[in-house]
Amino acid sequence: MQKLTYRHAHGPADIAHWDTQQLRDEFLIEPVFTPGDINITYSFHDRMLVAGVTPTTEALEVVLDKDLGTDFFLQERELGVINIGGPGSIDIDGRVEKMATQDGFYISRGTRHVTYSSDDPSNPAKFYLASAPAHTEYPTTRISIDDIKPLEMGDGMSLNERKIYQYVHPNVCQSAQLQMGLTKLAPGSAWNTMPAHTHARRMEVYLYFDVPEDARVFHLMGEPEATKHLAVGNEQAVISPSWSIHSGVGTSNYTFIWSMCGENKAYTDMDIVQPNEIL
Ligand SMILES: O=C[C@H](O)[C@@H](O)CC(=O)C(=O)O
Ligand SMILES: [Zn+2]
Repeated sequence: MQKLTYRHAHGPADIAHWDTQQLRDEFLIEPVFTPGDINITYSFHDRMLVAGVTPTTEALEVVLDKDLGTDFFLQERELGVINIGGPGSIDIDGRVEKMATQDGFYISRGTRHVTYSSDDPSNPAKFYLASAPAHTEYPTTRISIDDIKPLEMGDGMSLNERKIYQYVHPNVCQSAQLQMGLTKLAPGSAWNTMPAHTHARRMEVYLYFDVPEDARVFHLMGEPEATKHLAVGNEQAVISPSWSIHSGVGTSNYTFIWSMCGENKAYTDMDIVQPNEIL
């Protein structure tokens, strides 16, 4: 079964008086992964679409046409995929490739059929998808975590030692507007994206995972001078509008996938917000 949910775009004035539940209803995405199913979220922030595909006994395919006003899902879109579950495989218009944990793919606009399978239904693959509108085609590219040289960021004394693996990034493959990667916090570190930042030129979606069952990540959002938080559990995602900071602190270390789209592909095009500027 495939479920499609739309999320409207909101401005900073909208959230000023929202209670916890309304904030969660509009910005938190959960569940992302349902065994045997596909959960799709279409955000009107830059039209980013994210999905969790969890095949068990049968292969699964995202099928979208009328919802996008096109004949098929990737007619006018590009796609990034990272598997965060058990081993599986992907079939991209007949090209079949194994997808070990944290293997990824950039998939070209114009691709007709992408199907996802798990090797073992009791330890399913969990394919996380991020897709943005694309004005042209770029080659489908396999992206293995072992081939990425991570950026080493932060330090243990500031509780933010982490490695940033850039998957869909100009160093690795071309894309029209999508950027995607994975950030792993070291044991003993808890803060991501600290100092925090905004980037008015693009939006972002976070998928938090490898969060222990009882742990929570307090995802910070809002304009720097008016922040709120979302308490996020394992394998839950958050929509981050371009006007919002996105940073978070966990009760343990964790990993997350970030996907971005918008005006440019300059990863460093961010406006840093120092801790003492946050209210
Ligand atoms: O715009 C960049 C994205 O927010 C993330 O790549 C930042 C991040 O993973 C981190 O600093 O921990
Ligand atoms: Zn960011």
